[in-house]
Amino acid sequence: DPSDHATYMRLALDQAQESPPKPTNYRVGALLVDCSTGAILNRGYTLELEGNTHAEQCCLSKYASVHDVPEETVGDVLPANTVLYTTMEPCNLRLSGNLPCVDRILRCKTKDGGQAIKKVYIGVQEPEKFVGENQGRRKLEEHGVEVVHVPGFEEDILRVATAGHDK
Ligand SMILES: Nc1nc(=O)c(N)c(NC[C@H](O)[C@H](O)[C@H](O)COP(=O)(O)O)[nH]1
Ligand SMILES: [Zn+2]
Repeated sequence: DPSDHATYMRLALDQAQESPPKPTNYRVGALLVDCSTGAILNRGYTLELEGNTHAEQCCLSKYASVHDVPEETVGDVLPANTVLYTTMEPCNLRLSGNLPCVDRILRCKTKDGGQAIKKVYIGVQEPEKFVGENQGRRKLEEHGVEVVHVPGFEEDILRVATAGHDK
């Protein structure tokens, strides 16, 4: 129910606060949740793992490591009803050229070839500062992944996300 979504989004925002500020990205936090049980499977934040990493990428990569599989096949070990909470809409294009998180999410397939991540809950859409209008939400929906906006955290999320940007 909605109060659970707010709880998880607040925890994702707590993650975003851990991210080292940088002028060329956003500080984002993410949570992987098994919505059958409500269990938090993993959590992550921008730049948590070495390299130019995104929060959603860190969630998937860390979960894969815990289960001794490469991130590419983490869908094989995700519970059937996995959802992702992320303070900001997953990227569909990165100025660095690194693999966008939408592609990382969509390649998570169950054994029968379906999407392992069923829903993505977002706190805000991506502002148009770096890559213009982010097509991430539309691409996820086109592939059968539901994207749900969790309202109420927009101001806090954007303040945290842009902390490293020139005022
Ligand atoms: N959803 C999301 N999670 C993140 O952890 C993060 N940093 C962004 N940020 C989106 C922004 O568009 C990209 O950060 C820039 O396009 C620069 O690209 P790099 O991050 O250097 O690959 N978006
Ligand atoms: Zn990303």
